[in-house]
Amino acid sequence: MKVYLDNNATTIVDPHVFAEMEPYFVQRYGNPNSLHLFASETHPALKDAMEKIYAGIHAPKEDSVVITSCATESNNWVLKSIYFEQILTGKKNHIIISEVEHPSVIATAKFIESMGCKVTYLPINHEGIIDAQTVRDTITDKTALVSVMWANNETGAIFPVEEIGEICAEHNVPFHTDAVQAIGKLPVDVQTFNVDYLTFSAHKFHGPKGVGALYIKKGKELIPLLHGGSQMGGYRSGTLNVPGIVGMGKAMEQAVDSLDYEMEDVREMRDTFEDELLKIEDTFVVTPREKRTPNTILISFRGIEGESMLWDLNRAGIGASTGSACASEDLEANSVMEAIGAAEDLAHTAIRFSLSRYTTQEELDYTLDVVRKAVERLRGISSTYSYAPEGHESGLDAH
Ligand SMILES: Cc1ncc(COP(=O)(O)O)c(CN[C@@H](CS)C(=O)O)c1O
Repeated sequence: MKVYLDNNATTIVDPHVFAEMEPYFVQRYGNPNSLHLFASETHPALKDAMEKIYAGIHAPKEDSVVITSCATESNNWVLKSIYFEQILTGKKNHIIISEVEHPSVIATAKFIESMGCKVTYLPINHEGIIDAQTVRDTITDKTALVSVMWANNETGAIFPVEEIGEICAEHNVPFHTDAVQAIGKLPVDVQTFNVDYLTFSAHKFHGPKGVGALYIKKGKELIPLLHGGSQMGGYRSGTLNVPGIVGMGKAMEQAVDSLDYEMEDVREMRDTFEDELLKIEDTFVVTPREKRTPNTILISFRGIEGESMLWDLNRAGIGASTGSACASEDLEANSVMEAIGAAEDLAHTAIRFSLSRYTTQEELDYTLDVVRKAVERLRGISSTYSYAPEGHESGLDAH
């Protein structure tokens, strides 16, 4: 049996999405910017897809949604544009991000930090969540940008973007949120709170890899990251990825249509699965489930290296992760577990299960059986593990 439980890393392309994309690979394959019928026959689909994408985040027509290659590009673009326009010119000298942003934000922040920008890395609290007050405490009249993700990819923790948006508006500081883990899991409406830039990526909500986007509020224009053929109104050069945009549009439409299922049925499956996992001795989940996206569990099995657990899961045909896919190669502790101050023997034991609307109860039942056997096997061969009752020095409440 093969079970895919790593949907925060990437998702299967929805069959309806693939069907909508296929003609733009093999029939209507023209370059939209050419001046002939092979180009013009792609335009209706592009227009329709953009309308679906705008509708999916409730973006008004006067605002911009620029197609990029991925969320990593979108995140780089925001921070580097702000750097060129605000920091390099000396108008401002500071940006604020959270310490658990995706590497595409953190690494870019560190890059511009090396170029002279001051960066505040907001800490997360014991529940793995950003306290909006920390934004208010650190924002100044020299702050050029606040960038805080909507939901964390490792824990699923939902951050207070509405409150942070208000603080940014009070101080007239642009606010960017990386909404990659929110689209398709939470209602996203850029008109219900103050947000100037919003990042998303199609392959996180059953669209194709290689296509992302950046929402840009009118009046908050950025300088281009990529110059060239002046596509996207000069905002982002490069031949349009027609099948990718068509796919993202259909995926966005499907994500909105499936949101109730995601927030109710997927959540219920996740909660039941998590309840069963927490019946295993010495297991810990950081963020309370009501403060998480409906599909994510980051659970620690004390005394078991995350990679060892992944190996047992993989042998049984189950795909999960120890945290974000980007960090999977190194044997470092889970960054979020470290950030909340989890003891060493916990920080290396986290496993991320992330469900989707395609996950079945049968798959979760099978996974639970495999996890129970893996825990017994791995703790049985451990030379250090011994069960710690309530109040273990990890500081997390044992279950
Ligand atoms: C919050 C957030 N922001 C940006 C990205 C990058 O998306 P791309 O379209 O692949 O560039 C991701 C992708 N997170 C994957 C791969 S590292 C994970 O396993 O958690 C993300 O979760």
